[in-house]
Amino acid sequence: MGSISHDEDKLPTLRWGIIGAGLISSWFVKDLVLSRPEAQAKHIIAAVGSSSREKGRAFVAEHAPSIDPAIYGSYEEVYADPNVDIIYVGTPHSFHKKHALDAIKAHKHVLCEKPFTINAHEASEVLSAAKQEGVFIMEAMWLRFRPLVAELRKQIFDKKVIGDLRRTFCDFGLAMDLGSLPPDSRLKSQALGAGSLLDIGIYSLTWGLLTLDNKTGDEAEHVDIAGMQTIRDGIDITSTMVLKYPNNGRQGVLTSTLDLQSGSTFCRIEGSEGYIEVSGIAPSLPSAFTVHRTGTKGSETKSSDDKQSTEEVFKFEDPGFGFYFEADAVALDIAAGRLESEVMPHAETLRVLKILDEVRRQGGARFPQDVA
Ligand SMILES: NC(=O)C1=CN([C@@H]2O[C@H](COP(=O)(O)OP(=O)(O)OC[C@H]3O[C@@H](n4cnc5c(N)ncnc54)[C@H](OP(=O)(O)O)[C@@H]3O)[C@@H](O)[C@H]2O)C=CC1
Ligand SMILES: O=C1OC[C@@H](O)[C@H](O)[C@H]1O
Repeated sequence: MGSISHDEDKLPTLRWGIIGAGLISSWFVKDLVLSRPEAQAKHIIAAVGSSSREKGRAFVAEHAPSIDPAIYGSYEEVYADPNVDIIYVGTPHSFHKKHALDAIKAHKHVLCEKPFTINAHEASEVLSAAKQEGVFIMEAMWLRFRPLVAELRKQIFDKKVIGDLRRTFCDFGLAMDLGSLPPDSRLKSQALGAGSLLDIGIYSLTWGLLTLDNKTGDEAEHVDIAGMQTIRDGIDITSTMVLKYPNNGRQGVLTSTLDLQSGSTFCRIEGSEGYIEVSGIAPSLPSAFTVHRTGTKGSETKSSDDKQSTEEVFKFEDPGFGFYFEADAVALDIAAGRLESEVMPHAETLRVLKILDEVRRQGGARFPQDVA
């Protein structure tokens, strides 16, 4: 773990070691090499580790031809590279625990793709190891770092634009032709953690958690959970979670499926004085939300002359995908000596996995990693 510079005129610099030259790593490196006037940090892709050097070379040539990282034919060489400060784990879910633990053992910081691990038991093990080693670790739930999410939460919790919150609906559906994929595809193989819930249902859950409670992690309110799953060939094709906050009666109906494509307006947040619709390419890539205010209907607090319905659109045109928001936040945390993120703290990662565990316990999807 190298030292990271941060002074008045200089942005903090973070040197990344990428492991796994697959789809998500390609998106991540493309975003990190983008030139951005608003950048909060300088990101250097110092190393790429892949199952073969050839694959690593082809990955860099295709996705980041302007850079010249060390390219390794193993992950171990990335962990051992003294020019790497932080490991980005971009491998399938079932490897997150091992790869994060290996990186921690080498005293590297870690940004690990979602879901952090297969279940909460694995997550506790990884988080304890990071704490013991004194390294930063975070689940790469990039959605939480988007300015759109910060603005949306400001509107609903600070400005209370839709009054008292009542319900959130969110659906993430991908029409996957699973039959056409090889059995060892991460989207199909139970051993690799496949299924809609951990891959995309985690975003629907995140939208629910972010919009029904303004607190996170240990400070968040207790929530009751109901889960239903449709299992095919050992993996959940469709999952539905219902969250209920016993203190205020708020509910979230949060769904995922690999059978159908969800629409571009994938989330609806309802309150006593209106509703908000969130849209974009997918729940992982929101680009706008619209606040529909229905005036005083259902509210006991507004005066009777304030009954006009209004509509306000908030648009966010971020370059690239938007992974740099989480990457900048990580760089700032590490430069400040923090070992966890306030936006995605360890306790929130654990809470999310405990909810997903409970949905699977009720719904039936199991993984070899689950303890009885
Ligand atoms: N934040 C986001 O928007 C997204 C996050 N993800 C997350 O990223 C992770 C990886 O997903 P994705 O990039 O789509 O997966 P891919 O299958 O495209 O890539 C995963 C890479 O992991 C490495 N790997 C190591 N062991 C195995 C193995 N046994 N089988 C397959 N791959 C292996 C391979 O890299 P190599 O051969 O180079 O070592 C492979 O290319 C998942 O956990 C997923 O949830 C995925 C997509 C979007
Ligand atoms: O995180 C993700 O978001 C986009 C999906 O296409 C992908 O399967 C998933 O891992």
